[in-house]
This record gives sequence, C-alpha cells and structure tokens, in this order.
Amino acid sequence: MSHLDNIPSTPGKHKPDKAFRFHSSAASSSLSKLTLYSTLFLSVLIFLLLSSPSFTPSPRRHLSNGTHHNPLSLPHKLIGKSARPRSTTGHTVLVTGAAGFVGTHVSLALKRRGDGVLGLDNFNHYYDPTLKRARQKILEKAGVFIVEGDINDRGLLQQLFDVVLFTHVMHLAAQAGVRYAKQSPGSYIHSNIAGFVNILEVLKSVNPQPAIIWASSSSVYGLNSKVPFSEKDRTDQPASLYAATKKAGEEIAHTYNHIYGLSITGLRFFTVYGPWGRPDMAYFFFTRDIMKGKMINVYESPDKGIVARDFTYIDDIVKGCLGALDTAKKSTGSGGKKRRPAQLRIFNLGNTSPVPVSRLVSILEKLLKVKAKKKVVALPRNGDVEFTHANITLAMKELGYKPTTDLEAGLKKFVKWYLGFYSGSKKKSSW
Ligand SMILES: O=C(O)[C@H]1O[C@H](OP(=O)(O)OP(=O)(O)OC[C@H]2O[C@@H](n3ccc(=O)[nH]c3=O)[C@H](O)[C@@H]2O)[C@H](O)[C@@H](O)[C@H]1O
Repeated sequence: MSHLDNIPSTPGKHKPDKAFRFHSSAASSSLSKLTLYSTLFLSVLIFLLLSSPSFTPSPRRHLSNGTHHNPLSLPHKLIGKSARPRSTTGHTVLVTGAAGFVGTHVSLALKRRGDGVLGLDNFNHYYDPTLKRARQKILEKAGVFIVEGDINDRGLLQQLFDVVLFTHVMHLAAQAGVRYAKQSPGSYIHSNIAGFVNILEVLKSVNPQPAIIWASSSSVYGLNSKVPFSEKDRTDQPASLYAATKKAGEEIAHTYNHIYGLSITGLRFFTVYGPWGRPDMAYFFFTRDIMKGKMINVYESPDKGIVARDFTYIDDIVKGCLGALDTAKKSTGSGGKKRRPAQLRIFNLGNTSPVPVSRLVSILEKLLKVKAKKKVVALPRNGDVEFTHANITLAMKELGYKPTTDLEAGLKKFVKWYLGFYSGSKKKSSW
C-alpha cells in the first residue's frame, strides 16, 4: 500500500492540501453533522487563538541553531506537490543537501522516474552559493522544491514529517572536504554529527518510520594500506576530522538501528566527480586554475610514490544511491519502539580503478588544451590519504551497482559542463 493511499485523488478536490495527512482524513464525505459542528467550533477557536497576540508556536519548534521557522510560513502547497509521487508505487523521499552536488543529481533522478521528492538545504557558504542556487533552479524546473533550512533545526524537521509521509530519507547534507576540517572543525561536528543525530532523533519517533540512506565516505578507511578497501576492513584510523565524523556517523547509525529499529544504509562514496560538482575538490579547482594559468600543487607521497584516487563518476553514484533506496527494507519501529531487528547496511560505492593525481592533471590538460603550471609537492599532513581503492563486490551483489564511466570519459563531461557554465553560455543551466 502506498503512503498516499489515504489521500483523495479526485482532481480539483482539496487540491492545495492533497499531500497532507491532516487534510486527507478531513476530506471524508461522510462527516456527520456533529463532527461538522465540532469542526466549525474548533476552527473558530483556532482562529481566535492564532489572532491572539500572545500566540507562540509550540515549544517543540524551538530551534537549536537559533533560526526559527514559523509553522504557518512553510509553503505547504509546493511541498505537497513536490513530495507527491507520480503513481501509487512511487516513493516519497526527503533529500537533505538537495542543492549539493550529489543531492541535486539524486533528487533529479528520483523525480524523473516518478518518485516524490522534497529537498532540504541550508545553502551555506562553504563554497560559492550561486552554484547551489543554479542547481536549485534546475530542480525547480523538474518539480523538486527545496525547503531552506538546517538539519539541526528539529522544529522544521518535525513540521516536514507532520505534513508529509516520507517513505525514505536520503541524507546527503554534510560538511564535506577533508582539508577544510583543519580550518573549521566545528562545522564538521555541527553537520556530520549533531545534524545527523538530530535527524535520527526525529525519525525514531515518526510513525511509520522511513528508511534512511546516507552518505558516509571512503575516508573512513583512513591510513589502511591493504587494498582494495573492503567493508570488512578496519576503519579506526581516520586521517582527518572529516573522516572521523563520518566514522562516528556509522557508529551512531548502529545505535539508532539497534534501539529504535530504524532501517539505515550507509554509502561510502569514493571521490565523486562530474558536472555541477564541488568547487573545493581538486579536479574542479585544477580546471579553474589551469584555465587561469595559476600554479597547481600535485601531491606525491613522502617516499615520492604516487597519490591516487578511485575517482567515481556522479551518474554511477546516483545509480548506487537509487539501488540502495530500492533495496532498503522498512524500519521496524514506531513511536520510538522497536518491534524486531531492522536492516543495517554499509556499502562502498567506488569505481574500482584508482588513478594517480598526475594522470588526472594530464587528462585535464588534454581536454582543456592548456598546459598546467604544476608543482609536485609532498602530501601535506592535512587530512589527505595516499591511496583509495574500493572493493565493490558487495554493492554489485546487493544493489546491482556497476560503475561504467572511466575518469577520461567522466572528465570530458565535466569539462564540457564547466566551460558552458562559467562562460555565461545560454545553455549553462542545461542538465
Ligand atoms: O572519497 C571521499 O569520501 C572524499 O572524496 C573527496 O576527497 P578527496 O578524495 O581528498 O578529493 P579531492 O579533495 O578532490 O582530492 C583528490 C586528490 O587530489 C589530491 N590533491 C588535492 C589538492 C591539491 O591541491 N593537490 C592534490 O594533489 C588529493 O591528495 C587527492 O589525492 C571529497 O572532497 C571528500 O568530501 C570525500 O567525499
């Protein structure tokens, strides 16, 4: 049965409120007169209460980050339309970090195949927010609405769950980047730990609880030297605070799965790249700096060995995310009470073919037709690890995951997008 089965489907009737639980029950045509009078009476009472200057929102809407979402200010109509799947078999997904790189691609893919999608994003300034706004425009055109707010905002999350019956949460909001953690440790704790816990705190009590799919990271393998990295390998020697917070997220996921029966799937992404990517990542700022004739630093390991990454193309990652969502089992708790054990999974989503950073640079030089000014420097102790390589056997088996794009083909698509987007081309917003 679909989560929206109890909503009237007749076009034109109760249109603005169709996607909401509250109105779906109120729409019944068999209301008794008594109920009608009670409803009228209650409406008058609520109206009087709301018009009273002493009205304040309920305490549970107190927001931990100081911001405040007025419950009446949420655009319910847009939210309902965005979250409503095309058919009764579709999912209803809350995507956090929807204006982010992976979030945008995943939201679009879900919407295009008919799922209902509602985005949540705080549009922070970690990197140029105009890129996030441009992604938002693409999503809006596709019918995905993004609520502007923070994952630490408990009141806002509760309101969203009050009005939409989400079947899944695709939790992609995070403070990303391994090197920035030295500069701003607090933002990693705020988003990757406090924010994640805040979401789980809300989800533990939602009835029915949705299944959660969330972004962990290849960085949890830290200083491991055994390759390829398998999900069974140790993950207790992170090289950056970013990695440590993602590892903490995996442990936190275990706890909420164990106590509250939340179905949780963590995805360890391996250096995801592609069009509409993140400007803080090396392939992106190398492109920018090569074009500007600026010097780039290419890292090598302290023993002059190669530094390499299992670069993974965004479309492959999106398929992995959708595979994880489609195979996620239902959570088994309700009202904060677990009925039986729930699914808890973790998967590597990589490309299984590591490429040296020096090779990344030479592909970019070829595609941009510009020789890079480069300086080879020893890998600084700033959070980076020397090598990543994913074993994806488990994801192939369980999610049907099968990456198909090599670095050269993927960078070709990225460069095409980059040149169009930053040249002011009219086509720059095309997907
Ligand atoms: O898989 C992940 O979980 C992470 O992937 C990504 O981290 P990384 O794999 O470190 O990607 P990225 O910074 O692009 O550096 C790429 C390569 O360039 C090298 N590098 C970097 C900077 C520089 O100036 N020179 C250089 O050689 C550098 O040493 C590295 O070898 C995400 O940013 C992160 O949020 C997280 O998701």
